[in-house]
Amino acid sequence: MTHDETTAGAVSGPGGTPSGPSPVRPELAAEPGEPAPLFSDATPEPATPPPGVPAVPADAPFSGTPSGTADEPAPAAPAGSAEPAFSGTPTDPADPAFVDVPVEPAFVDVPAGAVDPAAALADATDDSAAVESEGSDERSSPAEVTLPPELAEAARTLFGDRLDLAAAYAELLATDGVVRGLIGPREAPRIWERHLLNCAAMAERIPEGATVLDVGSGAGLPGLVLAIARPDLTVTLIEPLARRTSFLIEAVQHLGLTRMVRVFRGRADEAAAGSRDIAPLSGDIVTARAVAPLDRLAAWCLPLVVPGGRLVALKGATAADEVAEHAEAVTRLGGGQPEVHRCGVGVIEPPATVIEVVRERVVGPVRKKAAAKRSRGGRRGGRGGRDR
Ligand SMILES: C[S@@+](CC[C@H](N)C(=O)[O-])C[C@H]1O[C@@H](n2cnc3c(N)ncnc32)[C@H](O)[C@@H]1O
Repeated sequence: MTHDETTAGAVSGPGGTPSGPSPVRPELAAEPGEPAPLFSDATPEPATPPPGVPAVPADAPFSGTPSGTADEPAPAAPAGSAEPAFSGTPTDPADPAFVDVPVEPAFVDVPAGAVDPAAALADATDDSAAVESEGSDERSSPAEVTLPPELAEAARTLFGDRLDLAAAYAELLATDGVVRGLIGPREAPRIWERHLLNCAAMAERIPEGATVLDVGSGAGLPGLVLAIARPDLTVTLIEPLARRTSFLIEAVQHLGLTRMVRVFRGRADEAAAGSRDIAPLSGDIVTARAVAPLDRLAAWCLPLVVPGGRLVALKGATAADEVAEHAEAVTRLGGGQPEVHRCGVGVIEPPATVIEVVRERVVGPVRKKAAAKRSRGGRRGGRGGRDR
């Protein structure tokens, strides 16, 4: 992965929670000295969508126009000023969460130290499905992303009548995504095989109408693919790195998915914690691919899952080993016994492997005072976490 600026606390796109999830309703304000949340200007959707991309319905609530470049940091907010927390101009001024997705993100406020890029990248384990991001000038020819004939049937099965949309995203990844260093040029010819079909296969593990949070989306994998394959889902892409969220916001706009997909710029723990400005996020299903080993992933993602909901992590061949190694940690974090499932059996070869963890209990952080007391022998037999 290439270097990126990092930020925290930006969301763009729609809210909406079809099956009882928590809507995001950030309000405008910023703590003095805290990273300023972000916004960008919004203007109407382009009148003519690109070829293969469905027109955005007239009632689509979000739209936008670029007001900056991908790498252009947003102006820092004056300390203590009230700053909006989302990209876009709210459609309903009373509800700043529901805002337009800009064609280009603009106000990327980059508070030093909000997220340590080195740490974020170190956190990103590179399993067999990981996309390499290597800043590069190489452009892929769209021909390279043409759906290989031998995968056409699988693609039709997984994307159905949204296949054109998937093709538009594949092309975006292979062109803009490569140019902007979000995906390695060597990935372009295998975008369908390694990325789109694998991610789309996960959809069979997600119930109808679910609210999905995708942690560490990178260039949109698997969250954007799921949104393409499953128009019934409401998807939030959670990603801390500014260049990636810029790409994501543009991709959502380009693909006409602004009604069902939004982008949260920040880390998983920031999304789960919320702030004075942004309500904590939660979803029925939390997805992740190539973000972290299972124990760390569970620590980041389970707090985002509604009780009874699931973490669904796309993993490689080491899934069973990861379960064996981390099952205990996962249960300590409030998860059930992790299970390995294969997706896309009989459709893609090999099938995709996911680890699923049900959030069985809500486990809070260890309280510092109590922990200190225990370490002085003040209390015996205490648990590492408390249930709320
Ligand atoms: C190897 S990339 C994988 C991207 C994408 N999921 C894919 O499969 O192509 C890992 C991503 O996780 C993000 N990430 C790392 N730590 C994170 C955290 N604590 N919360 C949310 N995202 C994180 C990184 O910024 C990076 O985009």
